[in-house]
Amino acid sequence: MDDMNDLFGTADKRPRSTSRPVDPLVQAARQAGNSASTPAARDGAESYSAADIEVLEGLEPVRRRPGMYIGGTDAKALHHLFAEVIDNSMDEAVAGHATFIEVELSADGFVTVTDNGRGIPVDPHPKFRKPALEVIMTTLHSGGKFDSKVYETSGGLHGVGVSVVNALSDHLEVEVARGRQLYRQRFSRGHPVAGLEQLGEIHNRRGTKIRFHPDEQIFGKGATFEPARLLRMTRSKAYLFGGVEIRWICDPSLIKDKDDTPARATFHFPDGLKDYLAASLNGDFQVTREIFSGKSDKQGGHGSVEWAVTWYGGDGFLSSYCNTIPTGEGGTHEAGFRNVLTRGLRAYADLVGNKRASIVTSEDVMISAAGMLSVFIREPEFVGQTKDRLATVEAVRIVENAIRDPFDLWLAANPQEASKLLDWVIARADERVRRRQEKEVSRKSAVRKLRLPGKLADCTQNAAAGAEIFIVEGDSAGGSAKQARDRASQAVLPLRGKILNVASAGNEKLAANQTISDLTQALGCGTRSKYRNEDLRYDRVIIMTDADVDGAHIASLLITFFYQEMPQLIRGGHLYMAVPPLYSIRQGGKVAYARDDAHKDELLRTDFSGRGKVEIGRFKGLGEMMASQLKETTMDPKKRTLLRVDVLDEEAATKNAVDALMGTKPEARFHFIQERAEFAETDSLDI
Ligand SMILES: Nc1ncnc2c1ncn2[C@@H]1O[C@H](COP(=O)(O)OP(=O)(O)OP(=O)(O)O)[C@@H](O)[C@H]1O
Repeated sequence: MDDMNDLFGTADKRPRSTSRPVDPLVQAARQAGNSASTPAARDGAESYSAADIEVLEGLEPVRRRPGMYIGGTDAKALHHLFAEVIDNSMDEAVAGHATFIEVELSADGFVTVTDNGRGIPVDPHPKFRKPALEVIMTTLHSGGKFDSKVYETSGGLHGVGVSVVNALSDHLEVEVARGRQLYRQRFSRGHPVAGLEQLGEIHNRRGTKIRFHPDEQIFGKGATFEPARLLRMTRSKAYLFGGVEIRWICDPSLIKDKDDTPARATFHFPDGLKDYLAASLNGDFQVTREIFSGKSDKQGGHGSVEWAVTWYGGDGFLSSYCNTIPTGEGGTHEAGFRNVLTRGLRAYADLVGNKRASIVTSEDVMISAAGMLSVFIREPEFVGQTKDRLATVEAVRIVENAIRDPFDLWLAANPQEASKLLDWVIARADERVRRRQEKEVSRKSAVRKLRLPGKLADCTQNAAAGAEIFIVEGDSAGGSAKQARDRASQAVLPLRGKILNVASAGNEKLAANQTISDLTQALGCGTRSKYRNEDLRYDRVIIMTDADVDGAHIASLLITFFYQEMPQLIRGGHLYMAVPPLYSIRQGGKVAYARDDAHKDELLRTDFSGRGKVEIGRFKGLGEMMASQLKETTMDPKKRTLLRVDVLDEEAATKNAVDALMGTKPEARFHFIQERAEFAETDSLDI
């Protein structure tokens, strides 16, 4: 009964004097001062009310949660303040309004960045009725870069950077020279110390000067800028944009004994990234005599790309930038770079008849590549305010299109150098394969103990190297494939009906699905975080489905399965699609196979244009083909065509493609496969 009292009694004891029903919210508020014996007090609800909900105004959120804006309060975050300020000056330079930037680190720990750009506007803001400068410095999300009217390609995007610096500085002073007048305003911890001052006429100066000192309350006592780190950041900006000269000044008292940071220096690099790369390799061994480099004409304009890459004896690295912002975690532009170099080398190998390059993956190309890449893109999308990773999907194609032809030309113009490079990269691929084989041998006995699905017709060889598994649609196709295969190296796994759509199935459904469990068991490599490449039992996993809409759908479901459950398998270059023919064409003793209508028409025009009756047969499915036909057209490594499935290393691009594959309309899925298959014929298939 006590319990019942607890539940209802308190309410009953409340005075019933009110004549009108009381709004429960109002009542709750009135009760807020009641004794701890109320039920609300016991579950803690009483102490949590509207009064606890804070709305942080102005720059307060930045001071309360600096990590959200600059990634923390450590040394990296501290130096990020400087990046925000110099990035604004670089944006002025790239937009063609500034040619000169000066960075000064003084003994008192202040950093000053001066440019000769247009100067931050100082006229009254039409809405806020304060000078624009003050609005910019004290309001989050205020800026001139939300569209591309004032700046075409800018590193600034969010209108947040310099106001964050202001919030986190105990002193910050801005001077603007504009329209022959000099203005100044001072701030402390995000608040104006005084209004905008007009200091009088000035004739020999224009632009913006920002001088600031990081707040020790935020960054801790004694937190200061490191001269060497600041110098590196400054110098790299000059490499990234040949149209700017940057002067560096550092108080000598800050330079430690062994530090070779100069007290003064001037940086101007019209040859940009190539110079940078050559300087950072410092005479290290390089595979080719020349660095492969180039840049598009209108540097700084939307879609312009600059790059420099060489292959050398050390560990590979790729330093990338978008609109002069360093993208330390890579992104879409890097994905385009890897793709275009890998494809270019493979295409060159085809051209010169080097068959060994077919095993080369982007990992083999990049593992010893030293590269620099800089792109300029209108309204780029980054992940987070510190902009470490570029997410603009379009950047993949921008980079590929800019570099494809120059790379082909570079290889073709230096055949000796190109073949040295090809041999070098193939040697990296061989090393990778050898490493894998060594692991393979050591786990051979473990493999024997594996439980394999009953439907699998396994190959006889144990080692994964050179082994293939064909995943086929239905038992009848499975039957033909078993007859057509090479038993030593080719395994066949027939799937019953359509595979589950993993993109929409829950984990439980996935675990219970027989087809999926057969597949996972046969491959042996595990899924998701349990995936182990060394346990993969085959080198090539080949999806072989009918050349029709249903087949395309099954293939797309399978690719989605691999993409979701074993993305590493795709990245490692193990997933392929077989290309079975749709038509047979006969004329007398001559037989040819066409993969689609266009191919059939082309063959009829070219190879079967002579006299004699032409018979055209259409295969209804793989199961209908004779084993010898299936072998000759689709399975025999010497005669077949395979499409390798590639993942663009960029998540967003891949997700889009998977969405296209898995869209609700079957026509859309089919369309995608057909379209890409055409393209991929000489290349690889991007999903
Ligand atoms: N040196 C400068 N010269 C001219 N205008 C400037 C300069 N620095 C800042 N501005 C102006 O102030 C605005 C706000 O700068 P802020 O650094 O806060 O954001 P942003 O650069 O627009 O974007 P992000 O938050 O991504 O850095 C800029 O958009 C620009 O219009």
